[in-house]
Amino acid sequence: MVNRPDSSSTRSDKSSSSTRSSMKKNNNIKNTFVRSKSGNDYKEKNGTQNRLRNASSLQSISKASGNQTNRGMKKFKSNGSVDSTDIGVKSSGSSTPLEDNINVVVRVRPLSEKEVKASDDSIVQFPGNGQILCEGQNDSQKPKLFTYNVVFEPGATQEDIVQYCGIKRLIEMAIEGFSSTVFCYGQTGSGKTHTLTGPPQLFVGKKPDLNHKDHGLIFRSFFYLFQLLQQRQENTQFILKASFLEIYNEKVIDLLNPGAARKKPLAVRWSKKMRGFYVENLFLVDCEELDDLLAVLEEGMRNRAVGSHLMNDHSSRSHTILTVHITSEQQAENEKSVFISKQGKINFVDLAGSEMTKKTQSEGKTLEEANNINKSLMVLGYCIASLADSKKRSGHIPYRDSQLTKLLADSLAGNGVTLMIACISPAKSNQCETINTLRYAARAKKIKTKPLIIIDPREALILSLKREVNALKLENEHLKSLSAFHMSPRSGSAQINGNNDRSSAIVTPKIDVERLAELENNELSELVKLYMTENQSLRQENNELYTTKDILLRDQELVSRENERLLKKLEDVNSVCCRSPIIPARPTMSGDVFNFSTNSDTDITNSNYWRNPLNASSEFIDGRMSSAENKISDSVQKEMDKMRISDSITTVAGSLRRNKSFDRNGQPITDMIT
Ligand SMILES: Nc1ncnc2c1ncn2[C@@H]1O[C@H](COP(=O)(O)OP(=O)(O)OP(=O)(O)O)[C@@H](O)[C@H]1O
Repeated sequence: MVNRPDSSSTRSDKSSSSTRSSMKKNNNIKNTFVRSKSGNDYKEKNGTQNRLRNASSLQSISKASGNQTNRGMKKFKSNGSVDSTDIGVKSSGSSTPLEDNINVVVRVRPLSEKEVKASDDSIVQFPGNGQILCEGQNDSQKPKLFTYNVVFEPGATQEDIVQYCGIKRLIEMAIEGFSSTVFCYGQTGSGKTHTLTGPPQLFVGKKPDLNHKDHGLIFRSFFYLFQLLQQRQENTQFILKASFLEIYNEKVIDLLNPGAARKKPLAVRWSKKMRGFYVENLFLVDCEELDDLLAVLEEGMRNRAVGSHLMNDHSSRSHTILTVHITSEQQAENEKSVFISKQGKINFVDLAGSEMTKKTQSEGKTLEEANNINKSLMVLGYCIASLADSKKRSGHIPYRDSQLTKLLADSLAGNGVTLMIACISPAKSNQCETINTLRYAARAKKIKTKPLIIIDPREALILSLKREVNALKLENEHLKSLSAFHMSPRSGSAQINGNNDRSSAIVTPKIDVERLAELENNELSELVKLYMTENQSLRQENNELYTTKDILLRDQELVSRENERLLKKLEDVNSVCCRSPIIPARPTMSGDVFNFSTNSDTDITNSNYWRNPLNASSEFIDGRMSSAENKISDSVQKEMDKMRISDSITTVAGSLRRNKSFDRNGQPITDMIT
């Protein structure tokens, strides 16, 4: 009934048991389906029974599937995250988006009574591995083989579709913040509406049977969605809103508010901010309970345009898009006080069927509808063909040529995850359309999309600013400690204190970030401004600290140069003193001095060394050389040397001016100090 590629891999017991257990857990979810938004109130008490039935049908499918692969099944890990070995739709996460192909499955409807009566035989075969073999149109043509993610044979039930087509994965991704789309494509009467919603008769009458086996993918997806929300509600808050529209003769009509919209169709506009098309003034219904979503489905189904022609008594004459917007608010991983809100959505698109007007014998209104349907499907076909061609992909894609392609643009080539269900008839009389659909689907399978999570840009900005502020604060601390290290105690303290004063002057935003999600637009803007101001202030302060650091390094450089200069001067003075009988020779800072002082054989009182009674430098020299414990740091020592030497020189010069000096030979010295 269901065949997919990779038939060698079998469905794991682990995954089936985890799915069963997740279903068991959800027996406790709220089961009273009370119509709150539309006219027909009803209650359903045996929702539990319904879910148990789902569980048992899942088991029977796993047996029936035998050794077939389970690529269409979503698998939960124990932590509730999603196993990405699924149908090839990979969750990219917000940081590393991955490109992936659109997933395409094919559903073959059973031969209708009419076709059986007319001995209109089946022309398709199912070799397995997601393949479908279609007979050639005449004897000379070879059969054509196509491969897809999954092929559903005519015996597949509505429950099989929901289990294996990959919709569960799309729902999970929508909850995680991705934009997901499932659309049904195929000729008129091929089973698109049957697959998505079930027969329209299900929604007629006052008390729809919730347990009906024919309920389609949308109905079953809503149950699954609520199961997941129930599981995840502990640490995340969800807000659900739904809209339902149809595109009828290129006009967009709100199916939840059809009266007003029929008079004036809604406009499709481009949003610069979201970089996508949207429908202006579309009615969005808050859906707190499962029955609210079901009510939206019923209301829309009742209001959509349906007509009849030779090939389908209940033919959809419009394309419909039912969208469930899922906003989630979750605590940020590393920032417990911040809540991140993500906005995911899932679109269910039921396309009107392509039709050969000759075959359907459409005329008048039905003909006009058919022409519009075919035109918009043709544009969709162009878009798909261009997107599937790697050379044309970066060129112009004619999304703007129809309302349908404008609204599907994001799903086909944007940041979403897309699933296409191609519906075909097995009958020989539809062979041409069947091959067209299979080709169309094969082309769509080549399209790659890049799923991305959409986070509220303002909240993302606040989060990144907050992170930046923290990083700047750390940098600030580091710079301050560096400055303190480089500064001399006296000059440094003044500057550091100065900086501290500035820091304390910064007004940190006093906003309760836990309330972030509840804040109004202007409050959020205010918060962004405050963070930006703090950020700016920290940057400024850090720049100043960098400047201070540079100044300190330059000062240090100057001081060491000055020391060098002084040492040189000292040596010069020393050499002069050696020649003078009245000025004691000053030792240099070289090793010779130390050798001189420590050498016991050397007598410092020898006749060549004369102590000048006018200054105390000899004591200083002695003290300096003899007491290692009292040794002062070199820089301070040099500074003191400098002062003493200049004192000593001044004194000597004064004494020379007062008393005439004489050289060793008894000649007066007059030009010694100039
Ligand atoms: N898998 C199926 N099992 C049983 N009946 C089916 C199946 N698929 C389609 N049918 C029946 O075939 C008929 C046509 O199906 P449906 O209206 O869903 O086609 P459609 O592709 O939506 O057509 P249109 O494009 O004209 O709206 C309906 O009577 C429907 O109940």
